[in-house]
Amino acid sequence: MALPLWKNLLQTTKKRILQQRWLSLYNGAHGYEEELVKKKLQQFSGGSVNLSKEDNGIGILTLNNPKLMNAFTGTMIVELQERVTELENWKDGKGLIIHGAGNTFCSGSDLNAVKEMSNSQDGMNMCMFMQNTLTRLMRLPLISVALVQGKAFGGGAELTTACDFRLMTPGSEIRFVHKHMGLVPGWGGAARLVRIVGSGAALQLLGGAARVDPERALRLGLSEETLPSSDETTALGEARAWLNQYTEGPTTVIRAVKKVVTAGRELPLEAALRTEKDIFGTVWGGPANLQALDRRPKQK
Ligand SMILES: CC[C@H](C(=O)O)C(=O)SCCNC(=O)CCNC(=O)[C@H](O)C(C)(C)COP(=O)(O)OP(=O)(O)OC[C@H]1O[C@@H](n2cnc3c(N)ncnc32)[C@H](O)[C@@H]1OP(=O)(O)O
Repeated sequence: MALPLWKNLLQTTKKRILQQRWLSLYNGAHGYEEELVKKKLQQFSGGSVNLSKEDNGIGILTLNNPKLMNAFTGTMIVELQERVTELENWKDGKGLIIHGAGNTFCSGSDLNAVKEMSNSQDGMNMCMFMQNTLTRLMRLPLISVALVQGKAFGGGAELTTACDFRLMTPGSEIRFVHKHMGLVPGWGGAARLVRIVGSGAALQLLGGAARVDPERALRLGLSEETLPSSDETTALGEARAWLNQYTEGPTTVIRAVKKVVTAGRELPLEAALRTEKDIFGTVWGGPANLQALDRRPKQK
C-alpha cells in the first residue's frame, strides 16, 4: 500500500540528510527536465565558479565574473551545480567559504541573460534549477560561510541565505532588490530568510528592498560578525580563522555535527530524534570517540 504523502516526504528528507542522497527537489513530475534546462542556461556564457579543496578540509568556492560584479551567467549557474556535486563527493570536507572575485560578492543573475529568459517557462526552469542546487548546498555536511564583501544583491543575497553563516566586511551590503525588478526571490531566498531573521524582518527586507549594512545584519541575526578588514585577501584569512573555530576536530565528527543540526532544522521532532540517533550511531565507538576515551581530555 502506498505511503501517505507526508510520510513519503519525511522519509525522502531523512534520506537526503543521512545518506546525502542527491535527490532533486524538482523532477520530471514537476515538468522539470534538467538536461534541457542546462542546455538553455549554457547558451549564456561568461565567468566561472571555481572550487579549491584544501588539505585541512576547507573548500573555497569563488564566484568569478568580476567584470559584471560576479553576476551569475547561465554557464555559472550550471557550474555552481557541478561544484556542489563535487562537494557532495568530497568525503574529507568539513567547511566551505563562498566569496566573490574582485572584492565583491555577487550582484545576482546576469541581467543580459535574464532579458533573454524573461518568458515564464525559462524563468521557472532557472528558478527550479537554482532551488535544487542551493538546497543541496544548504544540506552539505560541511559548515558553510558566505563571505560578503562589496555587494550581495538579488540572487547574490539569496545565495548568502543558503550558507550556515554570513560574515560581512566593513562597507559591504546585502540587498534583496527583487521588488525593484518586479519580482520576489525565486532561488529559495525568501523561504530561508524567514527562517533566519523571522517573517517580520523578512517582510521589511523584501518589501523595502532594504540596504542591509553589517551593523543592521548583526542586529537582525543575518550576519554573525563584521570582519575587521575590507581588504580582499586579509578578509579571506579572517573568514578562515573564524570558520576554523567550528571545523577544528575529526572530520567525521564535524560532518556529523552539521548533519544532526540539519535534521533538527528540517525534520519534525520525532523524525529528527530518530535521525540524530542514526547519526550518533556513526560516531559512537568510532576512532575519534575511542581516542578521546583513551586521552580522557580535561574540558578546560
Ligand atoms: C532571482 C534572482 C534575480 C533574477 O534572476 O531575476 C536577480 O538576481 S536579478 C539581478 C538583481 N541584481 C541587480 O539588479 C543588481 C544590478 N547591479 C547593480 O545594481 C550595480 O551593478 C551594483 C550596485 C551591484 C554595483 O554598482 P557599481 O556602480 O559599483 O558597478 P556598476 O553598476 O558599474 O557595475 C559594473 C559592471 O557590472 C555590470 N553588472 C552589475 N551587475 C550586473 C548584473 N546583475 N547583470 C549584468 N551586469 C551587471 C554593470 O552593468 C557594469 O557593466 P558595464 O558594462 O561596465 O556597464
